[in-house]
Amino acid sequence: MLKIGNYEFQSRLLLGTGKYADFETQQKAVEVSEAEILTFTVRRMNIFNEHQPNLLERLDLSKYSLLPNTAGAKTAKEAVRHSKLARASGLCDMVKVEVIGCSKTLLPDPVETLLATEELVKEGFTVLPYTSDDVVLARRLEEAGAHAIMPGASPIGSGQGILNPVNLRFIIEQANVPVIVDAGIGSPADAVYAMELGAEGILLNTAVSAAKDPVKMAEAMRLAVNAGRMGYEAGRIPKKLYASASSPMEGFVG
Ligand SMILES: CC(=O)[C@@H](O)[C@H](O)COP(=O)(O)O
Repeated sequence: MLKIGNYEFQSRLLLGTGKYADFETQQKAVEVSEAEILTFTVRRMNIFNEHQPNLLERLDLSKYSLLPNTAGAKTAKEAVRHSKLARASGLCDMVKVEVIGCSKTLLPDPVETLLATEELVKEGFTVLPYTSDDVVLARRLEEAGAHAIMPGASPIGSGQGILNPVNLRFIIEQANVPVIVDAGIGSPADAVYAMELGAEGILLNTAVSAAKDPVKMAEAMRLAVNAGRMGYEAGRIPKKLYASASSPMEGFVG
């Protein structure tokens, strides 16, 4: 079970809702993923106008927890404003803080992310900041009251997978809140890897929405996240330099 603040979820796969070719594919992919948390960009939605078509309108929203993200914000102030808009619409009090500091790499601005997290925690939000895989910053975000830490595996939408497994391990080992790997996951193998490192969940979008068959990929990601978690809980064998026989011969009389 994944616990984020006061919320509990069975699924450890969080899904983005952007970049699907059409509503039908999005709907089917979300369904087979069994994700319970869906993220969407506040700035892209006209959340106060029910007549405005939006990407979430075909989904039965009573089945999901919505995680608005503050994508498009360049400062803490903007991120706080986006979050308040989302909460005022009555959707959810969880928010993914995303304050981008570089338009080419889409890497987060660490200072503004921390400031936004501090402010939103004070305002009573359940706060999930998207961060780089910086170990010290992850600790500072937790100290600021973040309810989960979401380090990127690699740049958003790049599909490069996990670039720095050592940093992710350090972050996971020191964290007392769930670590959810967010962004850059390209394939089910990446998701398994992150979960085997001990991540409590994965947030991904492009790997599913831009796959040749998004629905099949959504299912593959569900299985990968579950397999990775099971593997982590089961405990992998230590790596050894030399062979050790699978059928030991000690005590064998022959
Ligand atoms: C939807 C969302 O929140 C993205 O900004 C997120 O970071 C996913 O990134 P990928 O598209 O690389 O999975």
